Amino acid sequence: SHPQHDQTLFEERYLRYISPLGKVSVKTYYLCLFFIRLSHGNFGSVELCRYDPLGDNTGELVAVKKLQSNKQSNLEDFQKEVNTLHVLHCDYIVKYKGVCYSMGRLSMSLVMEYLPYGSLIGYLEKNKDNINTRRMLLFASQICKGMEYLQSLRYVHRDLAARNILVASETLVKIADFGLTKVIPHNKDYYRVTQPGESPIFWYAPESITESRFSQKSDVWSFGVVLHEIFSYCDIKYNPKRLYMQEIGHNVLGTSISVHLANLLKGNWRLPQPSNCPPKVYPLMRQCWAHDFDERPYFSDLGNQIETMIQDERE
Ligand SMILES: CCc1cc(O)ccc1-c1ccc2c(C(=O)Nc3ccc(C)nc3)n[nH]c2c1
Repeated sequence: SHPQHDQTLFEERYLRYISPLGKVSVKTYYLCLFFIRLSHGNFGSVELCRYDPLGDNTGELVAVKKLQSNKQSNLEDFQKEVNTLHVLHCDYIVKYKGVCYSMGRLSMSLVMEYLPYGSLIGYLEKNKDNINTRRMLLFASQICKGMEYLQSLRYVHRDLAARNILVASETLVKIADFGLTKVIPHNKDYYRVTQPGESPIFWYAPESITESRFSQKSDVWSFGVVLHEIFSYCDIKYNPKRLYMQEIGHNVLGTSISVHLANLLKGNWRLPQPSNCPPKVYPLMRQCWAHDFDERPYFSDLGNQIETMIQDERE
């Protein structure tokens, strides 16, 4: 019989460029190409394309990230990201569709499911007037489920932030951007990062800032920051980086920001309760921000607490 046609290979000649999209995590390019500090979300360059083998515009829309570089290390990192994505099958994680190898030029592209509403940041800001607490709690519970799934595969995301949550519909969000995802070795319950590179320290747990130690519990800390972003409607005025820098003071010279941040967290300062945050939600954030990672809840606990809050909202 025919070998199963590899569904994950997209032919470049049928991949029709439509427009630029949000931006994919620059970190997935491991900063080798160029620094792009973009508006919201630090995505690199993602394009909206239509895969249209029949040439009649009936093909599906896809999100494509080009990796233009023949640097061996980049190709390895790209392959690592593809291998990470290939095994992920969950309703709350952006679906991997495949790769496209452009003949001749040593360029490869990653083909992902296209989510029409973009990142949570743009979506919440734009729709803040008609998004109620229940919908925000629904999004939070979906992120919890996606993270529970990732953890069941011993993955640590390491870049959980509202900019990396994509909106599939008015009632569905998905976790995206697996450029920093690592698998925890079986004999340990954390991953220690070696390569430097740019870090989203304002979403990092204390042990990640000071010891580069990442675990399921450090992702829980970041989830607490995502909750803060959601219940601040991702308003740029209450962006975690801005709130921390206001507290640290902008004129800190010499010692690195991460030292000041680590001391602030050690001294038990935490992001303040967002203005119209429901009274039960802020304690949830504080649970995620326990300095001792053993005291932080698991995503399954968080998911249950959030489901209960959704029920209470319904009554
Ligand atoms: C292919 C890069 C990638 C790599 C990875 O590892 C995980 C996810 C993605 C990714 C990144 C962005 C998107 C998008 C989008 O940006 N959609 C949109 C829609 C509307 C607007 C306004 N902006 C934006 N859709 N699917 C996407 C998948």
